[in-house]
Amino acid sequence: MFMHMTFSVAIAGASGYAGGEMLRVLLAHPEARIGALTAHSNAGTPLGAHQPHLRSLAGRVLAATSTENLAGHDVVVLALPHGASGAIAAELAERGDDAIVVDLGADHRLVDPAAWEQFYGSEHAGTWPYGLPELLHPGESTATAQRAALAGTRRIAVPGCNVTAVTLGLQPGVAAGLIEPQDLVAVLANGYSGAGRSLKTHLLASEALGAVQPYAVGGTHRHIPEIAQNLRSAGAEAVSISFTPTLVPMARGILATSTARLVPGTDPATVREAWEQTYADEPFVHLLPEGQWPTTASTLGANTALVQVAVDEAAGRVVTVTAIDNLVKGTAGGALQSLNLALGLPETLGLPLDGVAP
Ligand SMILES: NC(=O)C1=CN([C@@H]2O[C@H](COP(=O)(O)OP(=O)(O)OC[C@H]3O[C@@H](n4cnc5c(N)ncnc54)[C@H](OP(=O)(O)O)[C@@H]3O)[C@@H](O)[C@H]2O)C=CC1
Ligand SMILES: CC(=O)N[C@@H](CCC(=O)OP(=O)(O)O)C(=O)O
Repeated sequence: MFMHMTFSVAIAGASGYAGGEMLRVLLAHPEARIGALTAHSNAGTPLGAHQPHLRSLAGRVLAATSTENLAGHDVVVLALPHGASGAIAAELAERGDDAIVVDLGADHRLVDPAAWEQFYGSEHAGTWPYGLPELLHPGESTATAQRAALAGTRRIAVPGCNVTAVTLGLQPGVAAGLIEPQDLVAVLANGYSGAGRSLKTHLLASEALGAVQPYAVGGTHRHIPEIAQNLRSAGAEAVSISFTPTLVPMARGILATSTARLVPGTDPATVREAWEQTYADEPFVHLLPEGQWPTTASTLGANTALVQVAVDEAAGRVVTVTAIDNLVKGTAGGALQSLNLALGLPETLGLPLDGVAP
C-alpha cells in the first residue's frame, strides 16, 4: 500500500504529439492533477482543436509556453523541440521553481558534450538522470541500478523512442558478454508520429501511403550516440552501430530489428537465458515465448515493449526484435514510469499494460 500523493502537472507543448500523449496517460493516472497546458504558435486556441481525442479537456485554452505559466506546479513536462526545452528548463531553475522537470526532448540525455555538439550542432544543455528504468549496469540487477538513479530525482531526461527500442533489444547480450558491441546493425520501421506534428507538415498522404522511406542514413541519426551511451552503461567498452531508420505508413509504432555478431562458441540456449533473466521480473518489457515475434500492432496504446531473440547460426549473429508504441513506452508512458519512481509512487501506477487491437 502506498500513501496517496496527489501532484499537479503542467505540460509545455500540449498541442504536439508527445505533449498530447503525455496528457492522455496523465489523465488516467490516479494521483495527477492537470495544471497549465501550453503551446507556442497555437497558444490561445482550445486543446480540442489539436487533440480532438482528449475530450475531457477539449475546451481548455492553451496558454503560452513561458516560465510564468509553467511555474508553481509539482511537475513540469517539457514536450518541446530540442533546444527549446533546455532553455525553458534553465529559466525555471533560475527562477527558483522547485518542480520536478521531465524533458521528453533530447537536451539532457547525453553525458558527453562533444557527442551532443557533433550530432546536434549546438551547445550542450547538461545531463540529467536518464529515464529508462530497465537500463542495465554491469554487476547490478535492474531492480537496483537505473531505478536507484531515478528514485527521488528532480530531473528526468526521457530517452529517444528509437533508443528505447534498440537498447532493450541488445542490452541483455552486451551485459552478458555474448555479443560483440563493435559489430551491431539496427534497422527500424517507424510510424510517422515519431517525426512530430510540426516537423513534416508538408508531407502529402500520396507520398507517405504505400511507401517505405529510409531517412538519416549513413551514421547521421542523432540517436546513435545515445544508443552507444546506453550500451556502454550495459557493459560495452566501445560501441559501433550501423543504424538505419525507415518511415512506414502507420501512425504509431517502432519495430527495431537489431543484429550483433555472436561471440564465437556461444550456445544459443545461453543467449535465450540472458534475455530471459534480464526481463523476467520487468513489468513492461516482455520477452515473448520462443517462435513468437513482436509486432507494433500489439503494443499500441500500451507502455509495453515486446522483445524476441534468436541465433542465426549460419551468419554467426544474434537477431533481436523489439516492438514499442513510440508515443507510449517510447515517450509519454516511459516518462510517467520514471516520474512514478521520482515521486516514490509504485512504478506501474496508472500505466497501461494492455494495448488496443486490432
Ligand atoms: N513524437 C515522438 O514519437 C517523440 C517525440 N519526442 C520529443 O518530444 C518533443 C516534442 O515532439 P513532438 O510532440 O513529436 O513534436 P510536435 O511537432 O508534434 O510538437 C511540438 C510542440 O512544441 C511546440 N513548439 C514548437 N516550436 C516551439 C518553440 N520554438 N518553442 C516552444 N515550443 C515550441 C509546439 O507548439 P505549437 O503547436 O503551438 O507550435 C508543439 O506543442 C521533441 O523534443 C521530440 O523530439 C521524443 C520521443 C518520441
Ligand atoms: C519517425 C521519426 O522521425 N522519428 C524520430 C524520433 C524522434 C525522437 O525520438 O525524438 P527525439 O528528437 O526526442 O530524440 C527520429 O527518428 O528522429
